[in-house]
Amino acid sequence: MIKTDICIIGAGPVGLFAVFEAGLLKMRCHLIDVLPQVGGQLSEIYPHKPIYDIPGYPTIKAQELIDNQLAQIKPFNPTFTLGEQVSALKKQEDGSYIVQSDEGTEIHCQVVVIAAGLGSFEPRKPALENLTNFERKGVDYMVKDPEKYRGKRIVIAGGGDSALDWTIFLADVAAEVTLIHRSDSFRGAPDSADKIQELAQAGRINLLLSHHLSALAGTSQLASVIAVNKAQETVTIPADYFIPLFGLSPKLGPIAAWGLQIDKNAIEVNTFDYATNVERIFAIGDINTYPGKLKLILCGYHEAALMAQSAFKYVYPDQKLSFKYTTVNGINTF
Ligand SMILES: Cc1cc2nc3c(=O)[nH]c(=O)nc-3n(C[C@H](O)[C@H](O)[C@H](O)COP(=O)(O)OP(=O)(O)OC[C@H]3O[C@@H](n4cnc5c(N)ncnc54)[C@H](O)[C@@H]3O)c2cc1C
Repeated sequence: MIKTDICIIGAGPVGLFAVFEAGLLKMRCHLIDVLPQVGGQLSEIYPHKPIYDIPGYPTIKAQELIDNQLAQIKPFNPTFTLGEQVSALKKQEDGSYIVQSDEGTEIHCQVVVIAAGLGSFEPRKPALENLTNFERKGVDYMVKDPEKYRGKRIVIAGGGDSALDWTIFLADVAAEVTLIHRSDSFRGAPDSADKIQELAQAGRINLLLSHHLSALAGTSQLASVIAVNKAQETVTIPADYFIPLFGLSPKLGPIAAWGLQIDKNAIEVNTFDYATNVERIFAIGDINTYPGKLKLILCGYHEAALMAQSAFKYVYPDQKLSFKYTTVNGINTF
């Protein structure tokens, strides 16, 4: 079991900044995120978009902000569980919590901070009749570890950035990569679309444009993906793995069942320290709601700072907290 002071659910910008604010007060943090990488919406939805409303940066690209935040929290040595969804919270007799993931990871902590943004990102699935039969038997909705596909036959479906980026990446890893897209043009970055065409011309990937997914075949394990072109001709592609990358849609997910006061898919908190109605559980960032709430990164940073001051009493019940600036309470001393 992982032991920490604060378990932060969600490694988006607000969860990451909470590590900094907690670290200044000598509280250790473990972050858990259902996505395979940190950065929340910034890394998943708009990594290349410039952001203009972060104080001190006239402009900064979303992924660069996340990279800077990771550098900023490095002195506090946070630990991470990525690619796992928090499914349950178990209250212990002493008031502490065990946070459980869908993969069986358990994290013991004094305080739970929900920084879960829009909720869990869940994959948009193609409408294929027997799709669920092959989940964990050849169908993956996101690439967690590219090494899994080394030397395998992969079929990717989609036309956005994820589908293009992973096709390009896996062309060097997998034995065969086929990209199926229903249209004849891509939604992803033009650079990536050009690279896909180059790989196809060089015979390094199979590119099936204007093809619709039709069916999956196999017995206990996926064996092939079947697609149909505009002329209704069928193509059968032998495959070890099928990875439909049609984007992710946010859902509140298991959080809805934790006894928290919820208003329109957001967790109600007070504006003193962003505590929820359940003791030792705080909610910060896009996931919370209160009068006047703005879903902005900098508002989440503010909430993280106030949350940490209140979380201190649960981690160090015998100590009195006195507020200090970072120059006094310098991070180099941690
Ligand atoms: C296109 C776009 C542009 C934007 N531009 C700006 C801008 O210019 N300036 C600005 O201030 N804001 C902008 N925003 C809003 C900004 O992205 C959000 O305010 C910010 O991402 C909130 O950060 P967060 O850490 O609270 O949540 P998120 O970034 O949503 O991160 C939450 C994380 O929690 C994880 N999670 C959720 N549930 C679970 C669970 N049960 N188990 C494990 N993990 C879980 C998710 O996978 C996710 O990674 C923009 C948003 C979008 C969509």
